Amino acid sequence: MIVESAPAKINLALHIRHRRPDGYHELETLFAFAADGDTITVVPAQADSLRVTGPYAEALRSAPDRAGGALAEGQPQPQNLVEKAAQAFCRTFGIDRRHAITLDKHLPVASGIGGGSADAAATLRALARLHAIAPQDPRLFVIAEGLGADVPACLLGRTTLGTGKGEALIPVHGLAGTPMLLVNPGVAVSTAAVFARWDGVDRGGIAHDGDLLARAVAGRNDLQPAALQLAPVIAEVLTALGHAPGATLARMSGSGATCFALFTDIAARDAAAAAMRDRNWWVLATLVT
Ligand SMILES: C[C@](O)(CO)[C@H](O)COP(=O)(O)OP(=O)(O)OC[C@H]1O[C@@H](n2ccc(N)nc2=O)[C@H](O)[C@@H]1O
Ligand SMILES: Nc1ncnc2c1ncn2[C@@H]1O[C@H](COP(=O)(O)OP(=O)(O)OP(=O)(O)O)[C@@H](O)[C@H]1O
Repeated sequence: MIVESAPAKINLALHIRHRRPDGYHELETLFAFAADGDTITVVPAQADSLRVTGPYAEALRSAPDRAGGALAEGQPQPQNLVEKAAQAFCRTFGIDRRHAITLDKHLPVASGIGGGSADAAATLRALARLHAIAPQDPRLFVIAEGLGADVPACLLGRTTLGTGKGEALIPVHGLAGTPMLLVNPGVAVSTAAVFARWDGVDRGGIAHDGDLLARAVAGRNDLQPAALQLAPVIAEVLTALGHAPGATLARMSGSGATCFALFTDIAARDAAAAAMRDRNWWVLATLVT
């Protein structure tokens, strides 16, 4: 049995540069990862299967498809990214074996912290371990890129500067062990719908100089105004996190609606977490890895 963690992805900064002819957007982002998230378990089996457990299992079953389309009555359930990852892995490596996979779903669905991408990446890591494929095998990154823009970063699973559509990755140091709070107001936001509302203005790239915190603080999330149009409650989360004593940076992650704050110390983070839980928001008190 192989167990792999699928940690939440955070965009410390997310700068959108331009829309490409293929509909994707060129971006610059500082990816970081939390110490907590979903979990993938893989066991060799007679037949392929996927079991989803955990607090967000039901939300995942009724989620719209990844392109943002609503799930019509009677339409078959879109394939989970975990199954897509497993199929692509077996095809690429010529593996004619079956796997029973369990996804323990703790991250809210369509929330800007890359839950599906993290699950797909963890599936690839787990299958690579099971079938003795080196974790840095470039074919794993080719599969990851085909699954989604965030999947290569999640496969690497460490702090990076991402460019292109997010797949070109350069490791960055700093912020490991920093207390972090993730807060989601309970609204699912479609990534495609948020990108479609981006105003098209290139406000420049991410700062090259300074330590990681300074570079992140000097940055932005260019999708924040677009996400606020779809989910105005995000403004309340940002205000609450921004005013929390000890917060050094508060911002929305990815296409939202989850926002994060970094803290000077664990006590400050936990005090803020208690206040946010009182508002019935989803709250994860964690650390940057
Ligand atoms: C917003 C971020 O989470 C920031 O890390 C990512 O850019 C999104 O990554 P993701 O969810 O893995 O994205 P995908 O599943 O590949 O694409 C979902 C949709 O987001 C839009 N998309 C995504 C990435 C990108 N660089 N440009 C885009 O325009 C496209 O409309 C695409 O149809
Ligand atoms: N394992 C999975 N977990 C979550 N969503 C999945 C999964 N597999 C497929 N999906 C589909 O992907 C959509 C986006 O979900 P996800 O939670 O990855 O969004 P996100 O956190 O906004 O991602 P990102 O930050 O990469 O844009 C869901 O609506 C769902 O249809």
